Amino acid sequence: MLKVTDVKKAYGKFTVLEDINLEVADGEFLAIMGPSGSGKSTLINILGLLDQSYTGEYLLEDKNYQNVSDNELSRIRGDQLGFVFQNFKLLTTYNVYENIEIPLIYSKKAQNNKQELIADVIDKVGLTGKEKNRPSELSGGQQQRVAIARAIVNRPKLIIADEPTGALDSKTSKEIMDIFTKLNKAGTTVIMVTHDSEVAEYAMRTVYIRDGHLYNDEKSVKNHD
Ligand SMILES: Nc1ncnc2c1ncn2[C@@H]1O[C@H](COP(=O)(O)OP(=O)(O)OP(=O)(O)O)[C@@H](O)[C@H]1O
Repeated sequence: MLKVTDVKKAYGKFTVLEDINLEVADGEFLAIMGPSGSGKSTLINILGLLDQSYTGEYLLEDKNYQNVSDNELSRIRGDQLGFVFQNFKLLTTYNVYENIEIPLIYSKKAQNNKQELIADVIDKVGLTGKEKNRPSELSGGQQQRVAIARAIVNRPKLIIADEPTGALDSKTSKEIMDIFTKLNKAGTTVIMVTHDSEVAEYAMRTVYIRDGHLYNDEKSVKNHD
């Protein structure tokens, strides 16, 4: 799915990421853990084609997008990637159906069965009957379900989730992780940032970021200290 080779990212003299090497296979479920400020969001912004200003190489499905125009990048993000955030990022004046519809409006993929696609993802996340509700009328867990439905409606190959359970209680977190697990079992690659080791257990593999460096297991982080 993707390959990162010797990636380095700096803000002026401040190096945020260094010597980052990471390969994620199709169908993997990867968790990225690390303390606050260690560079996790910076890394997934690169993986999600939201940040092109780094050195080294990042290939998504064998393609390098570093010199691609912003318009083209938005199209690729919309068609190939699904994003889920800690604070849901739903449009408050839109109802559930309309929030989920947004990626389809911007997509160039043929959409003659839009209503069907939306009904299908609403069913997948367990929100049938809530189509007309606004986000403010939903619980945090239900809002995250809407965000997941929005992320998957274009059938992305890769879902990038930044602390998807960070704002949720442990029971609701479990329900949300069950949805990610199902999506992953159905073939979607998932990369998730989390602070919570219980949440990371849903992933097949966990990598750790500490001070801008990536480690494959906790032991090597400790040895580095
Ligand atoms: N635009 C920026 N300019 C300068 N420094 C930045 C910028 N964005 C992030 N940083 C710095 O880069 C480092 C890594 O930030 P990042 O957001 O990737 O961390 P994180 O691991 O995702 O943290 P958290 O878990 O708190 O979200 C931090 O020290 C942060 O202050």
